[in-house]
Amino acid sequence: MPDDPDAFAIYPSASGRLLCGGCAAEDRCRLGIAAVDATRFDVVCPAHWQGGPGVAHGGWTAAVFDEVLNLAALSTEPRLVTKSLTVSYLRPVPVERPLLVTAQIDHHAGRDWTVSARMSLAGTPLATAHAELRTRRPDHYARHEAWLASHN
Ligand SMILES: CCCCC/C=C\C/C=C\C/C=C\C/C=C\CCCC(=O)SCCNC(=O)CCNC(=O)[C@H](O)C(C)(C)COP(=O)(O)OP(=O)(O)OC[C@H]1O[C@@H](n2cnc3c(N)ncnc32)[C@H](O)[C@@H]1OP(=O)(O)O
Repeated sequence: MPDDPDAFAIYPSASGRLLCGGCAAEDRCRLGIAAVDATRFDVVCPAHWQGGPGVAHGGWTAAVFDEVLNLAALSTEPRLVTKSLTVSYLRPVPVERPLLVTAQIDHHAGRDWTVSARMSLAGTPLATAHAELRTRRPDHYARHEAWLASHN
């Protein structure tokens, strides 16, 4: 554990990707997300995320939305957490098929952000999402660790 957990920052990986802690060592997004730009993402659901026959687990879809909704705001604000995430599952999402996810910032004031996204296959929407993001306080992770220590 670093001395100051809030010194945590994301740097591009060896191949220039912005990856979360769980994927940085492998230099690939294990959810199957490839950024086209800040608001467009080429996504393929890996077969091991299958929930039903040939279709994605809904948790995979929610995780993809969490990721892209944060990435959409990341170039403006690198210190975000997700406060709420709402997903509408419109149609089953097939695994191993090329999907397009688009994301946008709908509103930003102070520490509060609202963002939305859409996942589609060949132009047909499969799922949509809305999220509230919040800019972390400077001591967010230190505060968390102090709270956790008080519950040992
Ligand atoms: C798991 C973290 C992952 C982070 C990944 C980061 C980078 C990834 C890197 C690169 C990849 C590229 C793009 C990014 C892609 C994905 C990012 C994923 C984003 C996430 O998926 S991020 C994880 C899920 N999302 C959370 O994990 C938030 C948990 N939610 C809170 O953190 C607070 O809720 C908050 C900040 C929303 C509002 O908090 P606030 O302070 O603004 O508002 P308020 O004062 O009303 O607090 C309300 C009550 O929460 C207590 N509280 C607040 N902060 C605390 C803290 N730090 N420690 C202990 N308690 C805390 C207060 O004490 C009070 O409690 P009480 O009511 O009992 O007094």
